Amino acid sequence: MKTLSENVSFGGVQGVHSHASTACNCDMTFGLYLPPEAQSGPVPLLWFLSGLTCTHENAMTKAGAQAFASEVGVAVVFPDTSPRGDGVPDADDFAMGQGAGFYVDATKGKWAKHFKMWSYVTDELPALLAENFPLDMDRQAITGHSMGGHGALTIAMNLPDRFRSVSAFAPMANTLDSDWGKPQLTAYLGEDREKRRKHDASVLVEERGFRGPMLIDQGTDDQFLDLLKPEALASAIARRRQPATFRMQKGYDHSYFFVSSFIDDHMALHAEALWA
Ligand SMILES: N[C@@H](CCC(=O)N[C@@H](CSC=O)C(=O)NCC(=O)O)C(=O)O
Repeated sequence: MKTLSENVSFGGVQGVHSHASTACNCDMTFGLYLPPEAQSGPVPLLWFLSGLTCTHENAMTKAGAQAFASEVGVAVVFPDTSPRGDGVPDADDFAMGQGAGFYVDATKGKWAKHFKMWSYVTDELPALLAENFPLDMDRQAITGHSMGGHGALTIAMNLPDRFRSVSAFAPMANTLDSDWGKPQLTAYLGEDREKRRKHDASVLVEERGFRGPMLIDQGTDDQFLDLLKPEALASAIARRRQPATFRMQKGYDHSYFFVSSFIDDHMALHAEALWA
């Protein structure tokens, strides 16, 4: 692992690190914020998964998570959203290829060699973090934006013992039946709808649910509302009677201005679960 940069932030340190990834068959870069408490012992960890076109940098610089993370003594990791590099396949559509890993392990065609973001985020990166940083991996929580909201919800519900709390900002909520999800996951995983069910947040909420706190924020003026399908997730929450807070935030769009407006609420939810 190589440290690319370190900046003091709210008394803690915002680092950027890179490493050779076995899962993705390329070098990967991630951001990790360590609060001041990390200087005296392991701290809990919050995952922030980002959306289409993002690198590790977007949420790290625009979500505004560090102030609250410092206050409550929680580390935040910002992984990249896909494998990258000259040898890694890409697509003209920004919703496919580099910047659009969808947090799945691709099994089909040219994508299969590198696009293993599920394994990267659930196995390889946690192991690397545990080995190299003062983190208490028994206390983890997860959040994300858009494609990253889809990742946060689907990973949390597929790994029910790992995360104490889950939240999402404008998540892609119904990847089985949306143009943000269906074409991409079909290319990555194949035509078999059954294989794609474990990557649909609404299906998972209805069939499995989540036993910890869940918070979803969605802007009413989001330019991608028809692709995100928040109504599918809200209906699934209601059908399962899943304890959750689902808020339609009047006037907000899909940008990081929306994310940073509500990040403190999400951080507070996760901090309470992580320090309980
Ligand atoms: N360039 C695209 C818009 C891409 C976009 O809005 N990406 C969002 C995530 S969308 C879902 O995953 C994002 O987070 N962008 C990075 C940022 O810093 O804002 C277009 O032209 O429509």
